[in-house]
Amino acid sequence: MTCPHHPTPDAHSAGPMTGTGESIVREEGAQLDFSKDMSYGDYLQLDQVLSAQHPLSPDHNEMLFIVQHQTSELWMKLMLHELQAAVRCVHEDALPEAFKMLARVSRVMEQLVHAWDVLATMTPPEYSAIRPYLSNSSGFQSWQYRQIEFMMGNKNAAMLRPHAHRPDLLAAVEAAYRAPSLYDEVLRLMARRGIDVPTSHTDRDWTQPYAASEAVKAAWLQVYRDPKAHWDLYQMGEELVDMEDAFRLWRFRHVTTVERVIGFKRGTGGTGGVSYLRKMLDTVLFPELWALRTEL
Ligand code: HEM
Ligand SMILES: N[C@@H](CC(=O)c1ccccc1NC=O)C(=O)O
Repeated sequence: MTCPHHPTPDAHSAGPMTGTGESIVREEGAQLDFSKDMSYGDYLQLDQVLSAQHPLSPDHNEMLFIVQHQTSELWMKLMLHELQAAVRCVHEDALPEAFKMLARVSRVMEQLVHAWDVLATMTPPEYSAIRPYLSNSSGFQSWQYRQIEFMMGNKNAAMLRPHAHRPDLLAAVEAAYRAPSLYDEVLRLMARRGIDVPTSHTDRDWTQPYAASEAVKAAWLQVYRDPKAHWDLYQMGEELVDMEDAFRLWRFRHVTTVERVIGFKRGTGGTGGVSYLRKMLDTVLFPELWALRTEL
């Protein structure tokens, strides 16, 4: 292994392992023979996971870029798993279970917010060495990300198009597009509880982007003005705000990292780049939950 920045290798040798390592392992009784037992790597299918990093460029920093995206996709997989279950729980009026899952989604989102610190160690010249190899690929085409956006209510039919060439993926993204979002399900639950939510918001064409409503704000105000009477709905409101808060931070770190790394270049996905991502910062997922705060 040579240092990528100093191609001449340093002559150095590592001595044999000494000390108490051997005896500690023996005394502790750690299992050492996995010829017949399932091991850590077997259980986690690490052969598959760890053989999926294939840099296309000769550049040292591409491994960071790949690992950053692959780990993000794994966390998104968990978010989707939790969100889908949470939507089912809300649908079945099982709120404590949903809270547990939504709290986890927020923590994962926070994890992804902090993950930007790692990627931000990549400088513009470092990224420029990789970028030509990315061709027209872009995070814009992340089907898991798009499902998360749709489940959060940010519906947009145009975002289905990048998946048209993969019917299996299109079906998954389209299912999220056609289904009620988490927020839609929460509003339906509020209506079932006797809170006055208009039918325009409990029974509608779910493919349409969510439209903020004064009547829905009034419904949430009922909850927030008397939390004790509607404790679990109140808690749900705050779980949703927590999630959106973390999502906003993620969007902000993304656009800031992008500006820092590529400036105002167009994106490989075909958008204006930073200008597009800045527009996305205006997204409000649960508008009434933010609007009501002015009135409390
Ligand atoms: C140096 C690193 C990065 C750069 C320069 C970058 C750049 C961009 C740009 C310019 C876009 C707009 C679409 C386009 O035209 O390409 C975009 C979208 C996107 N990127 Fe990144 N990105 C980076 C890292 C990441 C990472 C680590 C993730 C995590 C998975 C990510 C996920 C996404 C997603 C999901 C979109 C779509 C956003 C939306 O439609 O609202 N990006 N990125
Ligand atoms: N859109 C980025 C490319 C990019 O970031 C990217 C490319 C392939 C796989 C993931 C990516 N990350 C997020 O957009 C760019 O314009 O440089």
